Amino acid sequence: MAFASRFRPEPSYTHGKAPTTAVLLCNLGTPDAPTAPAVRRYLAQFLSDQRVVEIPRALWLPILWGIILPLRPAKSARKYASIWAEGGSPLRLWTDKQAKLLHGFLGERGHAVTVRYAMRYGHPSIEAQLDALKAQGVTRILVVPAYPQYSGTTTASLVDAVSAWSQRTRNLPELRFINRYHDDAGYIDALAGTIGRHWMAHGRPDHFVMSFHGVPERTLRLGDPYHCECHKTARLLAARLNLSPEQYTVSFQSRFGKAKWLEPYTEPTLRALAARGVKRVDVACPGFTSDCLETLEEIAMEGRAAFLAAGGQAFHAIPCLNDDNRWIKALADLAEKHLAGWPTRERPDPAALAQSRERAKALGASA
Ligand SMILES: C=CC1=C(C)c2cc3[nH]c(cc4nc(cc5[nH]c(cc1n2)c(C)c5CCC(=O)O)C(CCC(=O)O)=C4C)c(C)c3C=C
Ligand SMILES: [Fe+2]
Ligand SMILES: [Fe+2]
Repeated sequence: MAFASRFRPEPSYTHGKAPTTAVLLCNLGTPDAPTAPAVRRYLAQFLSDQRVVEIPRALWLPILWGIILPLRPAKSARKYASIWAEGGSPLRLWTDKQAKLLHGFLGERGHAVTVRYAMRYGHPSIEAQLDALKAQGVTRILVVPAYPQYSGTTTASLVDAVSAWSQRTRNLPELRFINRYHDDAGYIDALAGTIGRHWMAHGRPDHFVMSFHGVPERTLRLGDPYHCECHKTARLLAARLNLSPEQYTVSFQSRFGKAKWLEPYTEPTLRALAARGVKRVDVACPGFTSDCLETLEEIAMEGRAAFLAAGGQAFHAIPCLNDDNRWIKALADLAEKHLAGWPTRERPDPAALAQSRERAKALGASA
């Protein structure tokens, strides 16, 4: 709430005639700038979410405000500065481009829908984007998470944010949510494509690591399906890449705090592989659909340094799906499936459709 009103609503991508159906692509969020104050605002919102940190408030809030928010932002801001792009945070730039391309792909198929993106924490916020869609006259909204694997910490938190908005909205649009697509054929196919292309160009590694964002181990015991869904994604992807179980490892990164998180942890895994004599390791992060701090800094910089320091010789961080053509197609297929029954083929204005085609072409989804 406190952060939303300072920013203009983002533009939306439409086909001219006011459409009534929208797709809202939602990602985690990112700071507005690679500075300590901006990172502090972002982390304050993120780490106050009870879906993310499941410690009783009375215990957690003094730690958050007394230790974490005074100390962590400066260190995190330096990491963000090391990956910041000309136009801003990579996570936001990729998510924006995905929304534009998804709009183009759906338009190609004759769907007159609006596509916007939103961030669960930071900007553009979910509530600001929902307000803007409503102001535009949208009456049906499909919420698509950027997370293929369901977790209470991410997917459910997104639903919480939408429902917080709906609780102060009188005339609600119809709402649909996608919970998961960790085993979706199009998603797996797109991952296999990006990794396969990397191997066509650079040869295969001695060992392949699939690193997913971690969550506290306790969430698994409490019934969060995330761990199982990561393993299913990895199994399907390994099969597509013709990897036998000894040729790959699934690991979990980005541990936060002192509690036990899902194991094995990525960095110790990389060091152990080097110690075992593995010369070249390739790391992919299939749970991240856009490159971000966790892939560009934690894996491609810190992970590489850890592997090489432990005696490894070559380290390849494979890019995330980002603007990959097959990935955008998979997103469009997924959206189309979940839009079924909503009348979206309302004959778009041909001039606006041509313009959106040009825009998709100019953006040049990578092959
Ligand atoms: C505190 C606990 C955290 C949980 C649980 C958690 C789950 C989780 N996160 C992602 C995806 C991303 N997380 C990112 C950054 C990030 N994550 C946490 C903490 C938890 N995440 C923190 C404190 C941070 C901020 C960075 C830092 O200060 O070190 C990002 C990157 C954002 C960016 O701007 O680039 C992503 C993406 C998933 C998918 C997930 C559970 C499944
Ligand atoms: Fe995270
Ligand atoms: Fe991290």
